[in-house]
Amino acid sequence: MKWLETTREVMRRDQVFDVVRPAQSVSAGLDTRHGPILYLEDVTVSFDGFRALDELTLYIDDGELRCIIGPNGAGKSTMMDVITGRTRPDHGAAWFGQRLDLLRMDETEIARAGIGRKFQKPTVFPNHRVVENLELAMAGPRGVWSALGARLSVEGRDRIDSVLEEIGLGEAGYELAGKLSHGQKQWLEIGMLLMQDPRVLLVDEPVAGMTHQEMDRTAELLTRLAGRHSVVVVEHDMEFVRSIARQVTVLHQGAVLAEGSMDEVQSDPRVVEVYLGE
Ligand SMILES: Nc1ncnc2c1ncn2[C@@H]1O[C@H](COP(=O)(O)OP(=O)(O)OP(=O)(O)O)[C@@H](O)[C@H]1O
Repeated sequence: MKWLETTREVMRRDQVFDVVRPAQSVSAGLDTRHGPILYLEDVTVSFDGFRALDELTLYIDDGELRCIIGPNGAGKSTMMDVITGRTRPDHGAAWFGQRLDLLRMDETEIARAGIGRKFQKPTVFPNHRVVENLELAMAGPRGVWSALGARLSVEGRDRIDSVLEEIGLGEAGYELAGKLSHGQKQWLEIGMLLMQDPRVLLVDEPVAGMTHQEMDRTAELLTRLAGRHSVVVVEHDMEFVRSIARQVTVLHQGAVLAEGSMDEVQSDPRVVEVYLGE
């Protein structure tokens, strides 16, 4: 019954050959009718036998602002690495909407499909003006070097103007990015992500090193962006998390320890023990 075994092998969803897999098309659109825009199910990532993510199951709703907290080494960055295609899990599932299987997409495809990530350290082009940074971001990774010489369309200009306003850098458009304050650089980088009009923004420790005033403005910005985008913020600063959080997920040892409002998770004895009580 060799043919039967072969047929069974071919029919397994996780082992289907590329040629018989239905093509993944972003143009098919994101299906978020059931609520979530991101689905992580039983995701496990091991490094030399150590489980950085341990059967992690987590859902992010379309348009929500979610804060992810947890002690060092809880798996927060690894979770973002899985979502953005930097790290492949040992097993589990990761879906963008109901139709796009993130585990079958590479980093560029995932970014193009609408998942943008801001790393902790700003990576703007310091020798270019703020508007040029936004222009480069609009061109995407492929057209970066040809973009600067090209003439911008009216829509392109409007888009840059609206993003400049959105990130509060309307007055600083012609400054060199390298001259901006730390907070302004972070907002510019968020603006660069916005130029790609992502559906999901993953933001890693946005307020590290910011002044209180900059933190307040960042809180306003991220809160404003939610709704139009789904925003996932990883942050250690509890005061900041409290100022923006509606729903908080606490990760611990690669899995969800608690989830709920800030008040709920802060009064959860397990969360106090492993994280807040530190
Ligand atoms: N490439 C790697 N090789 C080996 N171990 C890794 C690798 N990446 C992460 N780890 C380990 O996996 C665990 C989870 O790391 P991760 O960076 O995801 O945690 P985190 O919650 O983001 O921590 P932090 O708050 O310190 O940024 C840690 O113990 C880390 O040392």
